[in-house]
Amino acid sequence: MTVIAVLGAGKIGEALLAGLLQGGRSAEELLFTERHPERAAELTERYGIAGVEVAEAAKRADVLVVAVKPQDIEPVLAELAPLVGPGSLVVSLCAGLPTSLYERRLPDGVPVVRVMPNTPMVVGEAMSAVSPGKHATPEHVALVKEMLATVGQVVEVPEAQQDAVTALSGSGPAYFFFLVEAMIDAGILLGLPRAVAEKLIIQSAVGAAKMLAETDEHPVILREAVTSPAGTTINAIRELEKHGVRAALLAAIEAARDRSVELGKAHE
Ligand SMILES: NC(=O)C1=CN([C@@H]2O[C@H](COP(=O)(O)OP(=O)(O)OC[C@H]3O[C@@H](n4cnc5c(N)ncnc54)[C@H](O)[C@@H]3O)[C@@H](O)[C@H]2O)C=CC1
Ligand SMILES: O=C(O)[C@@H]1CCC=N1
Repeated sequence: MTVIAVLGAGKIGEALLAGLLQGGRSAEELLFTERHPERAAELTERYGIAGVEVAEAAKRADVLVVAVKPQDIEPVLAELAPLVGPGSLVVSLCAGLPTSLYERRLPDGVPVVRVMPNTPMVVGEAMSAVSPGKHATPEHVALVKEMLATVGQVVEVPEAQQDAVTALSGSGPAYFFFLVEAMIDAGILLGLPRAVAEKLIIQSAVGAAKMLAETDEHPVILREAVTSPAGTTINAIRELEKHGVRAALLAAIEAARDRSVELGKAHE
């Protein structure tokens, strides 16, 4: 039995715990720490998972998953430092924070694996990218991949690519939600009832995502199949191009990458 403790059970910490439960792990194999007692009580009631102090998490868990905001990392590392050693395994889900930060703050030899997951973890559809730090062995990486595979898909990337990954798949669900929200608004503009607009757009998003995942076709081919000569879709595409939506996405994702780099630099 591999015991996993999530340090900081906010949005992504909860998504991981919920996903691991849904993926078949029992509540006894999971622990969390949380600085807000009412949040801890809420999670224990919802999932039956014990909220513990960091010292107990470090003693009982095989894997310590750090899921606090990057801005809150320093006190967590200070608390962890006297509790961990080369036999521990620390997994960071924090945007921007390099494994070298953990390696500097924790005792020599503590293995660290950096992961960028995303919230679809909660429904077993996460996209996670893992990168080992300098003390992490292939066995550590395999253990982390196995853990994440129960909540979605996993790739391994060089750590230098993690800021780009964060901007693409870490933040990616937010871009799709934003798009869906805007498309539902368009339905309202055209006079549809909100509930109808929501159903039309959400099912269109699910269907399009399934086609992308399952047909092996390039997105351009799939889009062309919807875009009839002198039809409706091409009129919409012309407006999207006129308003620079493609350039906006490139600039937006570049800005997210830059912010990830900046979050890491704050702890140099
Ligand atoms: N929300 C998302 O979609 C994703 C978030 N991440 C990363 O996950 C981390 C957490 O993000 P969110 O879950 O969105 O933030 P959040 O603010 O919802 O969760 C952080 C939690 O940590 C707790 N916390 C803070 N300091 C603590 C301490 N010393 N001991 C115990 N608990 C403590 C807070 O009370 C809070 O519940 C961030 O580093 C973020 O970059 C990564 C991928 C996706
Ligand atoms: O917005 C953020 O900073 C976090 C990291 C990736 C997704 N959410």
